[in-house]
Amino acid sequence: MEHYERIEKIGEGASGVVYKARDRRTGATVAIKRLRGGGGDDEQLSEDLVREARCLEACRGHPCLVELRAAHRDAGAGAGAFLVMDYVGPSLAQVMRERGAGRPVPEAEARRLMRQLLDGAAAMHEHGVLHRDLKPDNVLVDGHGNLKICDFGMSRFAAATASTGHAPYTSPVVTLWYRAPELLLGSREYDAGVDTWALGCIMAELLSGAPLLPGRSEMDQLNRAFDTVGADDMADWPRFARLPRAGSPLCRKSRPPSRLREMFPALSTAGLDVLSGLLSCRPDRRLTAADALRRPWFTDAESSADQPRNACGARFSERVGGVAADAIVV
Ligand SMILES: Nc1ncnc2c1ncn2[C@@H]1O[C@H](COP(=O)(O)OP(=O)(O)OP(=O)(O)O)[C@@H](O)[C@H]1O
Repeated sequence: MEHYERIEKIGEGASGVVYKARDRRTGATVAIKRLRGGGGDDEQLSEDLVREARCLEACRGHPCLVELRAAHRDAGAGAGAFLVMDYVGPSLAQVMRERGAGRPVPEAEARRLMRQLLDGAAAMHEHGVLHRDLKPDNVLVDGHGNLKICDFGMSRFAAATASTGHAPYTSPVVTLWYRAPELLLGSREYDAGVDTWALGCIMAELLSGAPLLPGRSEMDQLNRAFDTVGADDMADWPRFARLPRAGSPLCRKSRPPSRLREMFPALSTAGLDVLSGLLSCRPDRRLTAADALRRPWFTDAESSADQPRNACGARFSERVGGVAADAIVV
């Protein structure tokens, strides 16, 4: 890590501390994430590093996903595990906080941002990567106002088994407010739909300026989700009966149909079509990221307003140029 000069700490979360740094060899500004490792367990630390780095590596080169430059594992006492990434800018959560709580993003801007998030998600999913922690804190905003998905600390490659079509995955995953109904019901056989539900929550948050479903507990979260998007069809989902919490009284309570139209009265029909599609309770009816991008909201839009920005003068943050990436060393 001697190639990097630390500038300042820019973030800290469950999996590590993130620093802004300068690559002494190139002058480029980078973000270095030092992984914490589970309870000082060295093997776990290596596993965490390899998993996050492999998922990032599989997604390299996409403009809407944070770019990995290198991964380092130091040996010996006090050894650390580090991911070196392009420095992007503040998180979407930070930017929205600075705009002021409850201040909605205009629909055309929300569409531009959602196009980028869905494009990044579609690429991840095409590479077999499930992010499993999409939320505004894990989306970065560059100096042109373009978005990049970051923090692959919870991500993993989707694995299929011949018998079920799904491997049993870890649960719980995804931060509570962005967690899909099937996860709240205890599913361990989920798929990329957990990411697209989270993107639906982010879309709603952009359009209203506030989190859509700020639950206080798993059951409160599920209740809010059912009350907001309706739950009528969930029990008909073929996998429903196998869900560990299928017997919960919350699943038997009768619910009004989706309230999304009422909550977003100014949203165009095409916008509501995408929002409702991403927030379908039944995972098999939920839009995939790639399908969402084919809906009229995106295809009929005046595309000039939606193009990634590459000129200066955008509203968010500073911009740092990138240079060619290092080799990955894990
Ligand atoms: N490439 C980057 N460029 C700029 N800032 C970054 C970058 N990567 C991470 N950050 C900042 O550091 C914060 C924490 O990073 P990250 O989410 O990867 O860590 P974490 O420990 O997994 O966090 P959490 O537990 O909150 O999910 C981000 O929210 C962001 O503000």
